[in-house]
Amino acid sequence: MAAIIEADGLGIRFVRNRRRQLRLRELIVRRGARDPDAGRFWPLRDLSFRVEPGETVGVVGRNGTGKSTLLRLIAGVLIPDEGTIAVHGRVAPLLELSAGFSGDLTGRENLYLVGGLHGLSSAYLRRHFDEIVSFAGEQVERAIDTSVRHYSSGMKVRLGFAVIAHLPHPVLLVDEVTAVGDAEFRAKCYATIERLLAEGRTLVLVSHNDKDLTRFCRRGLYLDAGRLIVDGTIDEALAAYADAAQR
Ligand SMILES: Nc1ncnc2c1ncn2[C@@H]1O[C@H](COP(=O)(O)OP(=O)(O)OP(=O)(O)O)[C@@H](O)[C@H]1O
Repeated sequence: MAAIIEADGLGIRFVRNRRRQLRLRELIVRRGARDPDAGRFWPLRDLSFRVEPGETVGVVGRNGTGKSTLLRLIAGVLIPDEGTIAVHGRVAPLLELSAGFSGDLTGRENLYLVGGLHGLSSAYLRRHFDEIVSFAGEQVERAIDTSVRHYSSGMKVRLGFAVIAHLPHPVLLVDEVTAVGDAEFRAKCYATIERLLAEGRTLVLVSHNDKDLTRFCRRGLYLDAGRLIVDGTIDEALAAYADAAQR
């Protein structure tokens, strides 16, 4: 079967402390010129893997080991410095859920704006408008013509989730299902992800919660220090991660 996500020798380089003040020594020795490699590091390097359509993949590893960076590379928000990442299909990023919202616009206007940014037509959004807003919950429904500046952070996340959960895109990227919202919202997130997976979507989930990972994912990638250490079942990836943590 043709892969839907394909990473080949994937790597990206960041700059630590971009806004670091020049030290006095640097000012004198280099007359203010910065060393072009200063603070550069590879949060991810030499990653190669393939994901088939309909696969559910959990990404595990310690804090700061490159998991969210990998999701952002798959989403196309970051561009690799080495290797390639190819995604054959559009991506629904359940990542920064209120990203793209403009505080000056109402909930209604933001729904059209963000839906449009993700490639949905205004006809599609008009047709699904009531469904999306009701999915976001009663509070958002009542405030749909109020500017988003007056929304609580939970309301923004709910509206963002409602829009992105309605994308028909085949690839679903999720960073920590349990990280946002109240208990009722989390239950809704779980039910939605289950419904989307039953439709045969492909999932890449980053999480520190073993229960979420084993509930949603069959396959697991274990990353350490930006390298892919295990590409196997989710149980194998979790076992390798637990082993490394005990050492
Ligand atoms: N825009 C950026 N510029 C510079 N460094 C960054 C940037 N984004 C992330 N980093 C650094 O890159 C490394 C990988 O970060 P990333 O968020 O991918 O880790 P993670 O595995 O998702 O961590 P966590 O489990 O804590 O969410 C970390 O050292 C982080 O501090």
